[in-house]
Amino acid sequence: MGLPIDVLTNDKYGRYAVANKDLAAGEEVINELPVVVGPKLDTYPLCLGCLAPVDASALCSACGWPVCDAQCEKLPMHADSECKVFQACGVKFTVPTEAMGTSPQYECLTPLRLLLAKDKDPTLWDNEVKVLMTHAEKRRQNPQWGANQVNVVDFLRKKCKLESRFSEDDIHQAIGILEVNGFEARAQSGSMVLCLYPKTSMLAHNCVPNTVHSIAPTNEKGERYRIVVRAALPIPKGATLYTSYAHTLDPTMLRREHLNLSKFFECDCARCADPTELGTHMSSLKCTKCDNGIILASNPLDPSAAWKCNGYNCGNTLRGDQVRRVLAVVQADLEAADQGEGDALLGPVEAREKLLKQYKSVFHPRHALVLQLKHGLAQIYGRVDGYSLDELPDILLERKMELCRENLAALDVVAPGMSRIRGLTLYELHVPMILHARSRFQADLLSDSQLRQELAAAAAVLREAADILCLEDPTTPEGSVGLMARESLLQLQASIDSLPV
Ligand SMILES: C[S@@+](CC[C@H](N)C(=O)[O-])C[C@H]1O[C@@H](n2cnc3c(N)ncnc32)[C@H](O)[C@@H]1O
Repeated sequence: MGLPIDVLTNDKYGRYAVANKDLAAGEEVINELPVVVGPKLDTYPLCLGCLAPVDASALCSACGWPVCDAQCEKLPMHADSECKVFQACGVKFTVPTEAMGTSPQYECLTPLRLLLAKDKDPTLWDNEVKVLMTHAEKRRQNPQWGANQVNVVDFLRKKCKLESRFSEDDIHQAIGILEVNGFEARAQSGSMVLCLYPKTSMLAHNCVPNTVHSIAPTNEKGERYRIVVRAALPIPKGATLYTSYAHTLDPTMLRREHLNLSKFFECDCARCADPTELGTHMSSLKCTKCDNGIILASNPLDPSAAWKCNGYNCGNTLRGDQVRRVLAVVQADLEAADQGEGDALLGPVEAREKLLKQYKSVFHPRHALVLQLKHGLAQIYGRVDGYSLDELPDILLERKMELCRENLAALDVVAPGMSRIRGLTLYELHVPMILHARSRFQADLLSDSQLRQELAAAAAVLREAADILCLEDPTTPEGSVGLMARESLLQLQASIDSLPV
């Protein structure tokens, strides 16, 4: 059966996909295997068979490049691809001096795999791959072009003796196709890897996408890295299908910067163009010079435009570069918190709560970076030492619910419908709702009917989480949360039914 999309072309997007029929929320739109899967450009060594991180102490017996073991060296992803090239030219792998340090030699791998895929399926290459955008002219102006020339083009043509097989342009084209169209996926090991899906690449970007996609490293059928794209919401026939190439929980300035640097276009979607980010305030700062003022970009589509306080008669302004610096400092704090590198005396909950207090005077409570912190906190309340679910007092159950609800209020706008992040946040929310209701019932603070009502509200949240997460492949972590959610829903419903009416 054909796909429910038509590919059109316009001046703004190039080629883009529209629905050729009405699509229901959750309905499948695209389902395809990757043309290529491989390491990202800047990666520490991964096994070339299964893409798990390795220390390069085990090497492929045929080519001398890193694998986990004799089993991985036989996997087709490696054995039928670069292994033969490295065997023929005799180029060996050089172990990076730093443990988990990045390896410039790895930069050639996925472009090489893509170039070799051309020989395996020339028709697919001609019809779907070589026509993908590369933004060669813009990329040529970047310093990265020079690094690509040395680490990939010269390495493959000279060291790997592929001069007669691939021209410089061929190799730069492969790099560009991967950069502009590649999708990141999480390997079984947790490492991020790069995949190319020509049909899915047709989806244009919007910072409020109407599709969702999931990639299972190995799905139930044993297929590797198959992508399934679905409608996140009901989409009428003729509407453009959008995915997001940026992080949902980044503010406009960071999303646009990322899109500009890595996808080479200036996003002007409704979310980017609105200083309040569609009323979510995910970019808004608090004014430090007046009581209730909020500082908003005067033109969010121009990173150098002034930011102005909206308080009556305040007049406080900031330059765009000052705002960018604040974001950089906070991004570094968040990264340190994620790596557990913050205040050594504080646990993960306390460290994040401390940062939230620190940012209170700087950011709107729904600023995207604040929401990133709140999203992380909502996950760890109930999961770390001293804060396991059965020891959370009512006040911390309320805190976990508040954090989830604040995130959901923004996600309902910027990642609406059946998005994975909404599904996971709803799942996170249902547990404290149940525990909080039961704890207050036991303390005689709720009547039978109030308990029933609150448990029914938790069941509604859990049902939505299950509906969303069960769309994920059951072999993925999110898919298995979906199955747990289904199971818990049955139990919760049974316990609601057993309550006196
Ligand atoms: C993955 S490709 C999409 C397919 C591409 N349009 C084609 O014709 O091959 C990504 C590129 O599409 C264009 N594009 C996608 N979404 C866009 C948007 N919202 N605004 C402007 N350009 C966009 C940009 O040139 C971007 O680098």
